[in-house]
Amino acid sequence: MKMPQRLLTLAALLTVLVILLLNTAMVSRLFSVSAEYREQINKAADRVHLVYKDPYRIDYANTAAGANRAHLHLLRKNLNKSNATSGAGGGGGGGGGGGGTANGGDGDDDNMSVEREKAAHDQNDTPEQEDDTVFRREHHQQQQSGYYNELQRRLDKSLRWYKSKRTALLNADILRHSINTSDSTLYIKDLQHIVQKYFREKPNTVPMRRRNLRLPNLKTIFQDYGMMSKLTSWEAVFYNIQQDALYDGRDPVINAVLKDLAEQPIEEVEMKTGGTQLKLIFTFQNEGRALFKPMRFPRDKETLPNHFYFVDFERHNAEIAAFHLDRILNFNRVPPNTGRLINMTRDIKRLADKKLAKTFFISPAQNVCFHGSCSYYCDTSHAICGNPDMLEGSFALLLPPEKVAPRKTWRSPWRRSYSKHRKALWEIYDDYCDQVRLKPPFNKGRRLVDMMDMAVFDFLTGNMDRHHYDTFREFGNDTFPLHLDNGRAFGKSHHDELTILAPVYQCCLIRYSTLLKLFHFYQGPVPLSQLMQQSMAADALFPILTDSHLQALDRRVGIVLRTVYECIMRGNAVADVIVDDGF
Ligand SMILES: Nc1ncnc2c1ncn2[C@@H]1O[C@H](COP(=O)(O)OP(=O)(O)OP(=O)(O)O)[C@@H](O)[C@H]1O
Ligand SMILES: [Mn+2]
Repeated sequence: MKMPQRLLTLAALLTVLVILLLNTAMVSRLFSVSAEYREQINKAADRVHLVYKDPYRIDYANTAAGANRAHLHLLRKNLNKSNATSGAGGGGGGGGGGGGTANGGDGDDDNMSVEREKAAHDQNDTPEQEDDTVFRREHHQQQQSGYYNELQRRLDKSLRWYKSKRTALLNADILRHSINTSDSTLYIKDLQHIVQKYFREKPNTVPMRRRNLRLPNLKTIFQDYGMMSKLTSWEAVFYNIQQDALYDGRDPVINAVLKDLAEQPIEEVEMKTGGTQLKLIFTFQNEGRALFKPMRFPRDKETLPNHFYFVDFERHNAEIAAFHLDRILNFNRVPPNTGRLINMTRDIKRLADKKLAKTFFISPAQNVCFHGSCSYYCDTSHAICGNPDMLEGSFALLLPPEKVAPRKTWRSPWRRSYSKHRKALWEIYDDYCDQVRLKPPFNKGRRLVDMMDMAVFDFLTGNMDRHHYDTFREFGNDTFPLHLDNGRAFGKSHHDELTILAPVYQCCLIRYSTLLKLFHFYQGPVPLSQLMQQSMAADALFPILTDSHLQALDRRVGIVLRTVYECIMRGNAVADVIVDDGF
C-alpha cells in the first residue's frame, strides 16, 4: 500500500516540476518576443518620426492632441474627403429636438445631416484650376505691376508661414482666460503700435477700394442687358457683380434695389424647395425676385440656453442686420436685404398655389396663420402667424438664376458637426489650420484670408451656422465668398461665442484691411453700434436690433483685436498674422 502512494507522490512532484520548467521557458520566450516587438516598435516609431518630422512643429504642451500624432492622418483624410460621404464633421442645417416635429424630438441629428450631405452631393472641395489659370492669363499684365507682386509675395509667404517662430498654439480656452483676466484696452493700443510700425501707415484710414485693378464682372454673361435702354434696379445689380464683390458700396443702385425690395408690388409667390425652414420666393411687378424669411419671434427673444444652434429658429431681423454689417465692413458679400410688412392674405394666400394655400388657417387668437411645407418646422405647432394678418419678414434680393450665373458651393473647413454627440475635428485639434493651409483652394490666392473675414463677420453676429459658402463659378477660385444665410445670427446678445473665431486663432491670420476697419470701429469717433443704427434707420422695420445686440457688436470688435494681439504674443511673425493682399 505504501509503495504506490510514494510513487504517486513522486509522480505528482515530477509533474509539478515539469510544469514549472515549461512555464519558465514559455515566460522567458514571451519576454524575448516582447523584446523583439519593442525593437520593431522603436523602428516603426523612428519611421513615424521621419515622416512627421517637421521643422515648424508645434509645441503640443497646450493641446489635447499632444500625446497622439495619429490625428494627422485623420485630419488629412477629412480634408480630402469628397462631399458625398457623411463622416466626422458632416455639414448640415438640420436639427432635432424641436419639440413636436415628427422628425425632431428623439431622432438622431446624424440622419438629418446625411440628408443635407445628399443635397450637397455634387459639390466638392476640389479646386477648379482651369478657371484659375484663365483668370491669371487674362490679368497677366496687371500682375506685372510692382505693387501687385509685392502683395502677392507677402500673401504667399504668409500662407506658407515659412519664417514663423510660433512656439505654442492659441485656442478658445486660452483666449477666454486672457480676456477674462485682463483689460484689453492696453493690449489693443500695443497692437496698434505694432501695426503702425510694421506697415508704416496710420491705421485709421481704410481706402474704399484698395487694389487698383480692373476686375472682370458678370457683364459678359448679361450681354443682352447692355442693349436695353433702361435697366431695372435688380438687373443693374446683376450686371455689376464683380470678381471681388457682389456690389460696389458706392453704387447708388444698391439703395434703388433696397427701395424696390421694400415697395414693389408682389405678383407671384412660391415656396422655396430645400433648406430646413419655410422660405418663400416673391416675384415683383418689375420681375425682380426676393427670398423671404418670415418673422417668428419678437426681436428680444433670445436663443434658448438648452437649444443647439442648429435647432434654433431663423430670425428675419438677423438677415437684415447681417446685410448692413457686411456693407459697413465694405465686404459686400451679402445680397441686399430689407425688412417689409406684408399682408398675408393679399400678398401670400391670394397668389399661392393649392399646396401652399391649404396650409392657411385662423388661430384661436383670430390671427391668420400658415405653415407651408418643408423638411422640418412646417406644421401646425410651428405655424407663422400674422397680427391679425400683417406679417414682418426679410426680403433678400434673389441672386441670378443658376443657369445664368452658376455658383459653386463649398464646405467650410470649420463647419460644425451638426450632431449633439459628435465634435468636428477642428474642435479637437488646435493645429487644424496647419493642414487646411496646405490644401487647395486655401494654399494660394485669397481664399484662406476670406475664411478669416467670414469668421470675423460671423463672430460679430454670433452666427454658428456657416456650414457652406458659395462662389460664382465664372470667376474661378480667386473670388469672394458669398455670405448667404445669416438667419441664425443675433441669437445671444450676452454671450460671445469664441469658437466662431477658430479660423482666426487657429491660423493666426487676418486681412490687413479688415484689421484696419476693426481699429476704426474700436477707437471711434463713431462705434460700430452707431454706424449700424444709422445704416438700419432707413429700414421699414427699424429698429432691427435690440440695444443689447448693438452693444455686443462693439464688445466683439475688441475681442477680435485682442485675438490678433494674442497671436503675435505667441511668437507668430507680424507678417504672417496680418496679411495685406490688396483687398
Ligand atoms: N439671396 C439669395 N439668392 C439666391 N439663393 C439664395 C439666397 N439666399 C440663400 N440662397 C440659397 O438658398 C438656400 C437656402 O437658404 P438658407 O440657407 O438661407 O435657408 P435655410 O433654411 O437656413 O437652409 P439651411 O437649413 O440649408 O441652412 C441656400 O442653399 C442658399 O444657397
Ligand atoms: Mn440656414
